[in-house]
Amino acid sequence: MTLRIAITPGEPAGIGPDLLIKLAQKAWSEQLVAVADAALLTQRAAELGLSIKVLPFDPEAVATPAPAGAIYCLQVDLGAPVVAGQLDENNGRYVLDTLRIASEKNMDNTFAAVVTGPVHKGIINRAGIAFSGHTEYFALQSNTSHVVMMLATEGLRVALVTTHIPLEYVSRAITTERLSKVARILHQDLQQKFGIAEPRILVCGLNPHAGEDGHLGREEIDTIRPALEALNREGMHFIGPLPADTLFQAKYLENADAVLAMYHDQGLPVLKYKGFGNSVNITLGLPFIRTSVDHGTALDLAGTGNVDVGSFDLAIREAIKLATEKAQNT
Ligand SMILES: NC(=O)C1=CN([C@@H]2O[C@H](COP(=O)(O)OP(=O)(O)OC[C@H]3O[C@@H](n4cnc5c(N)ncnc54)[C@H](O)[C@@H]3O)[C@@H](O)[C@H]2O)C=CC1
Ligand SMILES: NCC(=O)COP(=O)(O)O
Repeated sequence: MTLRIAITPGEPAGIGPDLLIKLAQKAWSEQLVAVADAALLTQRAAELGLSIKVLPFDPEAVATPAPAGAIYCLQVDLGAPVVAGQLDENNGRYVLDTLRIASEKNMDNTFAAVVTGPVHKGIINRAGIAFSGHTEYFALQSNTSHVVMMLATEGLRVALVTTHIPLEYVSRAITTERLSKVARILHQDLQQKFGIAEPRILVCGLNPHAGEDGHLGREEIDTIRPALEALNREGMHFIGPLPADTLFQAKYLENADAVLAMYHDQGLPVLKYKGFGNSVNITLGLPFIRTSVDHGTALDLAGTGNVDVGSFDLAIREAIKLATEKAQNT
């Protein structure tokens, strides 16, 4: 059976459309459907000197992969004409519409997964719409109280306890409840989605040197250690809290399936240093499969053709893999 995969190219002035057009130059085994404005795709393809045939998506038709050089499109109208590299708040609503439609059509099973291109969080907020990221948006859309952001590259998976919040709120956000829920989702998805029978998960402390016995902060003693001990009493295998500055070395990572970091810039710079352009962002705990790129909108490169498709390619392949396994198990 051919799977249908929704693709949201993200910010129209960014590199998302370019990457999708480049990736559509080859044939895919599944039906990729851009949830986007068709005119944007043809315009950007012309700017890149590439040809793209945009085929209207018909949910009633038998799912068929597009040939090389073509892509199916579920039409969403832009709010304003697009100039590559130039943000326009009049397209903030358009970006959100593509995400809303993609999530609705994943929840009603029209699609087997969604792969998202990069959005610009700032311009969506400037358009008057509060938005902190796809992860939080899809959680809200699907009425899911807790989801987990995990990025993966060859040899390293990093999941986050907190995502897109200002650093000054991080400590208060790390409660026993949140940490336990995030840890359980991570543990469960490593088992169910990644086939790891008994996941070993390294957990970062929050403070320098994991608090140095309370002399450099008490979150490890008051919250993190008790939460991990309770989970381990149930038979899970969380190791920590460990000092984040020394945790990321081969002798620890070789025996671990994932690292759980307390906040965005504690874990992701390490992951991206190891595998930028070759990593995938996967949202765990959602009722549907969602993968994404490891990079942002790269406005400086939009329309130039000088872009690395590696992460978008990987995100699509990972979504297909997860969706195939899900279809086989249901
Ligand atoms: N999945 C998503 O929606 C993400 C969105 N963002 C958003 O992107 C915007 C810009 O963020 P930045 O921190 O500037 O990160 P960025 O990833 O857009 O750019 C950082 C640097 O990497 C380069 N770069 C990024 N992707 C590339 C690619 N595929 N090929 C070649 N070079 C590439 C850029 O040219 C730039 O020099 C922000 O609004 C941020 O919120 C950032 C990360 C993920
Ligand atoms: N650094 C990851 C990022 O900003 C992407 O987040 P999301 O939009 O996938 O929630």
